[in-house]
Amino acid sequence: MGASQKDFESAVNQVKLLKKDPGNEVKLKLYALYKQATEGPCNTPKPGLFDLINKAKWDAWNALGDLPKETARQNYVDLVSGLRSSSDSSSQVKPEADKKQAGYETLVITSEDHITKIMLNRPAKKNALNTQMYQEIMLALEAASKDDSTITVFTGSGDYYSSGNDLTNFTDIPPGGVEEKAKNGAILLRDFVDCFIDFPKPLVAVVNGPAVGISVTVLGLFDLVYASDRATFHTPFSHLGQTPEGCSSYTFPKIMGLAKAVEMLIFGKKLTAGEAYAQGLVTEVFPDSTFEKEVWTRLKAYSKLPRNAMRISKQIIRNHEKEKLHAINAEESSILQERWLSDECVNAVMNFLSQKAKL
Ligand SMILES: CCCCC/C=C/CC(=O)SCCNC(=O)CCNC(=O)[C@H](O)C(C)(C)COP(=O)(O)OP(=O)(O)OC[C@H]1O[C@@H](n2cnc3c(N)ncnc32)[C@H](O)[C@@H]1OP(=O)(O)O
Repeated sequence: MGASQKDFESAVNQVKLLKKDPGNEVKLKLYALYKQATEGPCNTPKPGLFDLINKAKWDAWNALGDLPKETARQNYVDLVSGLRSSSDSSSQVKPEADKKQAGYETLVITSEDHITKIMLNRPAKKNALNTQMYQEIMLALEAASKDDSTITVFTGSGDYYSSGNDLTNFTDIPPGGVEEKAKNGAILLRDFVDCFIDFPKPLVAVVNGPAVGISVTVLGLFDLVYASDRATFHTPFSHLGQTPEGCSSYTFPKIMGLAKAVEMLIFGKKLTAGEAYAQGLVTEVFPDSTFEKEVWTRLKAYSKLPRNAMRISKQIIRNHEKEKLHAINAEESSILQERWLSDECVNAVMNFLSQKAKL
């Protein structure tokens, strides 16, 4: 016997109580099954190209064709039941409460041994940077610049360092339309990268796994980059109809030479940790089995060095290029503002959102 109307209504209520966000793909499935179960086959007009969210919803509903209402109702109930069991075994990192700084949802920030550690904490989304995470990182950098730590460290929770910009950032269109969205995105990007350019203390990346897009490009603004041998470095900008950011159009050719920078930034060549080390983007590579232990032992020793000497040395090394970097950041952000409105970019993002096409 199929699910009753009461089972269906109860499942609808349970969705609102899920502890873990099931992700866009599942949310689309739930939406489609709900519509099919309550209204039958999709017979509304197809939304326009730029109405990304409604178009994705419409596609999901329409894909169910003539599926009977009763089957859709049963499939909805089964899907929710599966989600409830996996939601109960959610595995986000929850470090000891006494060391953790409160007030951040997408980051876990701890301060210990004169080190402020900023951990990207959306492991279920491979630590993709959503708008909230960009904003929280800016706040965290501002706080770390003033706290009593000597060095600041970025790392990722789970198997990825970060999968780069969260592609669903492109779907939340404000009343001013896609132009306003692109303008706001360019302002956010510029402010975000400015925080890295201006950060006054030694900045360290502990790259625990694959890194993509903007999480790779800003590495050119870090002072040390330690990588697990599991890490990879990928900037697939052309594949996404986009162009370099994070000052990489300047820092990468400077770090690795024009030929290698072009291979990464234009042709999207993915580097292994060993290759990134050979090209000067990475300071040192460690075997994954001993990565955490070796890196943190090293960083704890560095963090005991005199605070002011380290800060002033960083200024001497970096300050003469700051103005140039700010200008490059402004230019890259403004070029991206236009790119985000291009068919090439819109199609690449829609392709990811609708089919979850992988890099
Ligand atoms: C203010 C705006 C500034 C903008 C600055 C511009 C920056 C440019 C860039 O950063 S370009 C890089 C953009 N990133 C990508 O294109 C990566 C897209 N993701 C993938 O290709 C794959 O997810 C993967 C290769 C990173 C990992 O594949 P895998 O099979 O191991 O895992 P899943 O695909 O199942 O991922 C698990 C869930 O995480 C979601 N997810 C992963 N990355 C992103 C992302 N970048 N944006 C949005 N969502 C992402 C993925 O969709 C899965 O979600 P689900 O569980 O709900 O299905």
